[in-house]
Amino acid sequence: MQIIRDIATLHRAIAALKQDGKSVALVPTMGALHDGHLSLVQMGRRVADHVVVSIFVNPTQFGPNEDFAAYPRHEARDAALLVEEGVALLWAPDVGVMYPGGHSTHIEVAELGADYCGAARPGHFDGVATVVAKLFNQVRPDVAIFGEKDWQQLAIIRRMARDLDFALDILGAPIARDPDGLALSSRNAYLSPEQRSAAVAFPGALRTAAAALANGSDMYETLAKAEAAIVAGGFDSVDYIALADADSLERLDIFRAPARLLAAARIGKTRLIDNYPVG
Ligand SMILES: Nc1ncnc2c1ncn2[C@@H]1O[C@H](COP(=O)(O)OP(=O)(O)OP(=O)(O)O)[C@@H](O)[C@H]1O
Ligand SMILES: CC(C)(CO)[C@@H](O)C(=O)[O-]
Ligand code: BAL
Repeated sequence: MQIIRDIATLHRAIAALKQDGKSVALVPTMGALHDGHLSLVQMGRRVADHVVVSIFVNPTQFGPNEDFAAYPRHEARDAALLVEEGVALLWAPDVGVMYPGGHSTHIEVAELGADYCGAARPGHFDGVATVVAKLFNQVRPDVAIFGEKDWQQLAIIRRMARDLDFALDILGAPIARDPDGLALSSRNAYLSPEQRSAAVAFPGALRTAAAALANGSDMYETLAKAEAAIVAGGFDSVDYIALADADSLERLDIFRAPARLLAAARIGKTRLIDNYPVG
């Protein structure tokens, strides 16, 4: 596996991979890889001839008081995992390569980025959309793969690719979970053993609420009950819990398919997100 850190070498390596009409799948990540990321890589291997993974902890998607500095970075371990998965190329630019001095363009997916995580993290999705557009232009993949764990992010990237005519397919991969139901996330590493035990309340409450909503339970009551269960389980607060149209992300007052229950909650200094299909 080649580890590449500059654009000129990347372009030469991608051209070599694409020889003889071979296809390339891109899996963008921020590193600290877990089985969720590896499931995206495995999907890439099924749908394309070569898989390119990017690892870039993107400063522009973190707010001033968020965890950019503390975000886990384990490149050597990540690289070893990717070699085992048969990844062709690891694209791991420094911040100065991604954003050379004078960088001043950004992408805002206005309609989908304002609510949910966008409300709690102003500017976050502009940072995501901009870096993902840059990654698409840098790697020029035939397909790019993102996790359904970040449901709003996936919807925003699909809309951006459509709006800006990126000629590639976007695939969503199912959420990989620990056996107790907690969605795998690099940020789970922040949890103390006690917090990790308590965290099971989050997917548990969402699963229960998703089933109740699909069975016609009252929206307000069901969401309030789920929020109370998450806090009773040991979380400090619930940022949001909402039923949304699965594609437009419009908030729903009454269940109609296809819908997705979206939520974010805080335990100590850690903010976790998750979502479940409804119906
Ligand atoms: N449990 C999971 N199942 C499926 N995909 C996942 C999972 N966790 C992350 N991904 C996907 O991996 C890609 C890279 O995500 P990222 O590197 O931010 O990892 P993360 O574990 O989500 O970290 P964070 O703690 O920042 O949320 C994204 O497309 C994300 O949706
Ligand atoms: C898509 C992404 C790699 C962009 O920095 C990031 O938001 C992530 O890891 O989900
Ligand atoms: N997985 C989304 C990246 C972030 O939280 O910044």
